[in-house]
Amino acid sequence: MSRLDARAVAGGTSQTSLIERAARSCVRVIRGRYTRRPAAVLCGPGNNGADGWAIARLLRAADWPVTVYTLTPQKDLTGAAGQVAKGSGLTAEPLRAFRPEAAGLVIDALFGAGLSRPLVGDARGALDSLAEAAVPVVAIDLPSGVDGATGSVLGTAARAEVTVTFHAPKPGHLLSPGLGLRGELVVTDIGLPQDAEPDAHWNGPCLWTLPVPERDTHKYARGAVLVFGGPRIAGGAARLSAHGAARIGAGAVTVASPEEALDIYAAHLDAIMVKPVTDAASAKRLIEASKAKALVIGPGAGRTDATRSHVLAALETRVPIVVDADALTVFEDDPDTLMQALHEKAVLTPHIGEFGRVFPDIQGDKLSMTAAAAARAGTTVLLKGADTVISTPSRVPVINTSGTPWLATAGAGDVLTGAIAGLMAQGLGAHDAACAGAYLHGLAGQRGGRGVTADDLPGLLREAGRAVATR
Ligand SMILES: NC(=O)C1=CN([C@@H]2O[C@H](COP(=O)(O)OP(=O)(O)OC[C@H]3O[C@@H](n4cnc5c(N)ncnc54)[C@H](O)[C@@H]3O)[C@@H](O)[C@H]2O)[C@@H](O)CC1
Ligand SMILES: [K+]
Repeated sequence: MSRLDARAVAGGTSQTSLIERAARSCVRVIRGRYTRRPAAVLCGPGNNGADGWAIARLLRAADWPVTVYTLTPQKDLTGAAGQVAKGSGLTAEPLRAFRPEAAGLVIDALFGAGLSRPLVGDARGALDSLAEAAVPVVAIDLPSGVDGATGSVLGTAARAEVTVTFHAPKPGHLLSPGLGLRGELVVTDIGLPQDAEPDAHWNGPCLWTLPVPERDTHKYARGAVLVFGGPRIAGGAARLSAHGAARIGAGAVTVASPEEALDIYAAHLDAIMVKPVTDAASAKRLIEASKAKALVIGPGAGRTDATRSHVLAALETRVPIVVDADALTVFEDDPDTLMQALHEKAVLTPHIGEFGRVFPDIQGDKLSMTAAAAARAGTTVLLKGADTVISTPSRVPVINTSGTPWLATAGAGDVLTGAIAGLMAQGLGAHDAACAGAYLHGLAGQRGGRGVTADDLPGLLREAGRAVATR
């Protein structure tokens, strides 16, 4: 945003006219959603505060009762905030005097993109009391206290009902905890130039295309997937992956089962084939015999030597693969071996616990952590959560927020793993398959809603795919 801002200003647009446009767009959103009521506008010392002053002026002109509360004494304001405050004809109260109960609506314009350190003092006090209150909050650009680059909270932040941001969503709107604090996100156009190289993409169907089979195809050409299954007692996870792969359009899905569990898998599966696997050599033979174009290993696999040797055997074939769950955890004591075996057609799908086991030294915010992991693995890493991040070396990282809290249910991740493999089997590259799989999986969860279970997800995935596909 600072790049675009500078380019706009160099192109002859003044900072104050950008502020005026931003404020007008905020007031349009506010008046479209709330009836006239006493509004408290909390203003900070920078351009976020300048937006606040301009919004206060416009609301007052529309006959709203408005009180401005300023962190910096009005006479000490400098820069755009000083200029806009002066031009507003309004007189502010000190932020210390702010009581949320007295307002019908609070406009949070304390800090936006310029937040650079944790909130303390009056700003912290005001936001803490706001966070406790029941009054609706409209955040300008970001809920103050949320770091726009990472979504983390510096000190404190109050949950907004609506956040109005300018030009494009920022990572802080899409990554937790910012994701949960920003409420409804409204992005308004204030006439800034487009940026060719954003820091991240927000996942959606404009980033990838779902594969469509040829008219004269056959089941193996539609994509064969081989899912490594675990022991008798843990077979559900691999079956969920297998259904996920099939319901996202793979033509032939096989579960590789340990001998002792063959009968259980066979009794539970109809459209999915079941074949025995014993050691690493038999795993390789089965990958070839099943004509697999993508592999799944990890869900319910068991933290065993067999899992470890199957992972390494599978990676040696260089068939596209999703490595998940136990297939990651078995390398906890020796992540280097996994890193060396990985190739660029692999996707790792850890949750944060599994991530810590294979990348124990990588810390920080979710975007940087995932990028560092992808660089080390030399391939796509998908770090799960309400704010899934997908990172691939030399690709712009992608943040996925499709989904619902109802997706936090046992086995949902196994279906995602299968879905990604199903898309790779149909020809998508690792990065696109991870993005499309995560998006459709989230959409499937949304369609399921309250009480959705992992068993429901493959069917819902099919509906989600049909809704997104063009043919
Ligand atoms: N980038 C753009 O193109 C546009 C930006 N606009 C607004 O400008 C905002 C960014 O403005 P600024 O860069 O001035 O940044 P902010 O207004 O977010 O804050 C910067 C000011 O806050 C101080 N500060 C930072 N952290 C603090 C803390 N913890 N405690 C106390 N003081 C702290 C800084 O020293 C600086 O004075 C955006 O969020 C947006 O609201 C809009 O006016 C429209 C156009
Ligand atoms: K703000």
